[in-house]
Amino acid sequence: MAERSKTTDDPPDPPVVGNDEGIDPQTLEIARILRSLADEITEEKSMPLLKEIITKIAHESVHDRNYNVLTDYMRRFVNVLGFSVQFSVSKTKEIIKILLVIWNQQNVARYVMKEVYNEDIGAAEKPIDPDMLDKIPNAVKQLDDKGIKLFFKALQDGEEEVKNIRLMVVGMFGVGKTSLVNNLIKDFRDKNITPLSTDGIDLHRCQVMEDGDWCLDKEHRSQKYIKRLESVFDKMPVNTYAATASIDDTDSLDGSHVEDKVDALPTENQIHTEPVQRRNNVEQHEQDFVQMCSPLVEKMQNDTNHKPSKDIKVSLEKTEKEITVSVWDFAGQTLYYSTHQFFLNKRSIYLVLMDMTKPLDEDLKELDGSGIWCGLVNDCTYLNVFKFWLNAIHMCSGYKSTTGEIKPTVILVGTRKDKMEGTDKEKENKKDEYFNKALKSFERDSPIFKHIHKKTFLVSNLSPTDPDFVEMRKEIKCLAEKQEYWGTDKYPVRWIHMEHSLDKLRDDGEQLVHMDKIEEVNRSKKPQLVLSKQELSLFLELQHMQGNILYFKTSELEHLVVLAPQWIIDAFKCFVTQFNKIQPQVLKDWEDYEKLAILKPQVIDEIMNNSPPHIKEYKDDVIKYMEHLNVMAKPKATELNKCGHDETDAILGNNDELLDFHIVPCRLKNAPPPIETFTSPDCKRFKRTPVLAFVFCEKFMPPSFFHRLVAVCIGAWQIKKEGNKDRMYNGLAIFAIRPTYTLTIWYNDYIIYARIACCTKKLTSDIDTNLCQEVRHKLRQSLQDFVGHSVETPRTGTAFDMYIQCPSMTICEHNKGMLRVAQFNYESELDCDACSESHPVERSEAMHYWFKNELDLANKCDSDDLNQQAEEKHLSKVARLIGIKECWMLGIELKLSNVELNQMYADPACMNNRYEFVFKYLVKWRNRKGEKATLRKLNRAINAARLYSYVESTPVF
Ligand SMILES: Nc1nc2c(ncn2[C@@H]2O[C@H](COP(=O)(O)OP(=O)(O)OP(=O)(O)O)[C@@H](O)[C@H]2O)c(=O)[nH]1
Repeated sequence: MAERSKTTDDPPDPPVVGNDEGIDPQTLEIARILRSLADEITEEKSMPLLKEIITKIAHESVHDRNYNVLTDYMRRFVNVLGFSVQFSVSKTKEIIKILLVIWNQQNVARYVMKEVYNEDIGAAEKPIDPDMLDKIPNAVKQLDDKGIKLFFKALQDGEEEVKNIRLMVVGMFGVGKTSLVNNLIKDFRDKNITPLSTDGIDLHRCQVMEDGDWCLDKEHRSQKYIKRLESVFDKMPVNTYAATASIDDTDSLDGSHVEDKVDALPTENQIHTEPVQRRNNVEQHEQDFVQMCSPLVEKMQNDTNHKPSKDIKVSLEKTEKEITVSVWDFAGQTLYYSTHQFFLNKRSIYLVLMDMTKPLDEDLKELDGSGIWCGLVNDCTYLNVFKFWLNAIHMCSGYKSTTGEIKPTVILVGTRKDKMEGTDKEKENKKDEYFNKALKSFERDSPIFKHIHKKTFLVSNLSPTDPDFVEMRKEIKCLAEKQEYWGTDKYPVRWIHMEHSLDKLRDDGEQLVHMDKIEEVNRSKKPQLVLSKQELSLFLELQHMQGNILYFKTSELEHLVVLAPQWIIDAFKCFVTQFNKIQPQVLKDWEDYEKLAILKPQVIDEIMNNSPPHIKEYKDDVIKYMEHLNVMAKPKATELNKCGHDETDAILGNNDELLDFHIVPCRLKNAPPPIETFTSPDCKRFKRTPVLAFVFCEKFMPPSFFHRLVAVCIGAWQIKKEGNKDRMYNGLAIFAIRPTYTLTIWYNDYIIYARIACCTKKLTSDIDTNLCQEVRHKLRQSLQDFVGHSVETPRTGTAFDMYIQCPSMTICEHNKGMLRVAQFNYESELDCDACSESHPVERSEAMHYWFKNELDLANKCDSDDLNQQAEEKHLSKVARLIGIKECWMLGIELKLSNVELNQMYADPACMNNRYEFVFKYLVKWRNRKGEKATLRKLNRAINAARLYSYVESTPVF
């Protein structure tokens, strides 16, 4: 078998590779374990899924070595199979180790796949040419190498730029969002629509006309596709029909196949971004493509001609080529805040609206009495709402994204100009003062400022013809044009067909469709246009990333595609909207839902009966999506004493049946009674861990993160009862993770806390540290997943930091006595300044329960002889071993600034090569520190960075 060819981008030494010839006992043992698992595992879906995970990791081990894939599949294993009925804690650990060996040792990967699964995974493929990577949009770069290659293949049939403005309109309810949207969109303005309160999110797709106005897109759609196809034909070379070369996919992909006849080709009409040397190769495809598309264009033109389309044609001529706007009008009501985060992203322009007649320090009045404003249990001012939105935008805008650069995307808009006193000039000044005062509430060096566009607006929505709205549309377009994605996102024209088909399905009223249907549509096309299964999947993934559809690649949901994002919002809306007409027989259960967030099947039925047909019809899928998004979860059923499991081998509840109802955490309204009784159980009666705290950066955490975490815990452990009542409150939840063990999680502002307590009479017994590790892993992983949902390229390690509260504090106080866990890697004790007398806290005291492995690593690091200066070979070793999730954190732990790291990352050599990136900043660190750049320091920083990864780390040196 040919080994992967070495390129200059490869690390100097390959990763640990075992001996290909002899089969060592470890490999044989792994194969044996995997074979025996196949016999042991009886649950229908577990084995195929495990096989899929192993296969994927083995393939990656031998071929692309994309660390993302490893981490994703490891996560999938831990989340879906790990610690489940079939996989006890010890088995889970064993399999995790096996997966790591398969990843690290290509010979093991090959052997296991051949012997256990009868599959020859062969030799490595050629890596992608790094030059080609410059030419693809960021979203595609996040795919694995196979995905990128497929994307290139598809691009060869022609490419087009996508220019879409995602406009998010946010602010308090009643501030004037819907009125403003109506004033921006011609169709609504002409019809003089009176806004109804937005329930969820309203989404309108528009076209930008040449005069800058926005028209609803629907009627232009078929015209749009003709234009898009035509524009590609326009760009094709004159001699396209004189094509000679045939296509060799592999060669043309990596750019190594350079034709020497390129000079003969006309350059004027070339598809302008395509590398010249590929022209001959693609001509045949273009020819086929023209032939394939012509009938389609003809048909569409005929279709359009038969429509009463005179107006459409006229207006189409006026549209500015290819620019579309999707306008998202967000509801201002309390509970919707918990889902809005799913839809905010970096590729958006935001209008943040504030009512100029409401002073910033005025308290909001609860109109619907349902829930909590912005996560603040008691008072909430207009300023809090303003800060909430800017923080939410900041968090969801990929501020930790690869380039790290924040470009202004937020336009501040004051409404109710007509209700303000004074001349226009005075009103303008007041608006400026208002926003300046609001912005001053952020800290001096807050990154939030970078999001704010310098031009702000003051409008009266009652005057739709005011020039302000024309100006605002212009400004929005200008801002969009300055974004890095603008005009660079290129998509294969071939996919236009599929996009068209999706739009057609959507126009036919399909909002949620089964994969079968999409595959059927795909198959019904001319053979040359049919996308392969992988290509179709990739196409859907990218459509998802663009926010056009929702496509979750989980075993539960990958057979479904949400064509209209509004569908998911409508679905969520059903569970948070008040209904007035409830059937008498459901009234009591309804009360449980209202008061305790308990969602019984009959309440679901009632909700569905009150829901629009497009939701009601898909009841089961609605539930699946809500579960997937952690909006709701089914609690565990088994009584504590019926668990029947060895305490040392299973966290209580892993083998339980689920109850037949859900809890919807974001609906929990009751504040906990004196919180200390739960957060700080009496030390005399309970053994308790110190409090573990997840502290979010920039002092902001959307409350939905906590609600979703509660949903994850509900699915994992039994809810603790008090009599027959669940100990679930707004902002605090308690779980019985084992007989006598409770886990309490709660939050305040931007910090989530967790504490395990054990009620035992045995003086000698201590809290099980393995249990603490497992709980911590679950909490941390879930939070990282939530952050990942909303951030384009998450550097999840830095979205929050982990702290331990001073173990001597009898009563837990918010944000007091916080000791940064990573810091214990450098110091054996830290100072607590929260207790009445300042005192040191020892590393072991702080880390013993929650961070056992990390404690051992830190102690080992202190004791080993690691004083020698780090040499190049050491740096190279670290660069090779450090994973994607830890690499940024390592830089930060070595005290390199974010700016420096971003600069180094921006270097093309580093952007797609983690090894180069890490090696480069390690060299910089060593040059800066000189003799002080010791192996000990490096090891400590690695340990600190690895706190955020979920695979237990082992010493590097
Ligand atoms: N006088 C005045 N009234 C306005 C202005 N903007 C909106 N309104 C009125 O305020 C009310 C609420 O406006 P909407 O546009 O529905 O507000 P919203 O922010 O979309 O509200 P939700 O959808 O509930 O979040 C309507 O009666 C509007 O006519 C304005 O600039 N001046």
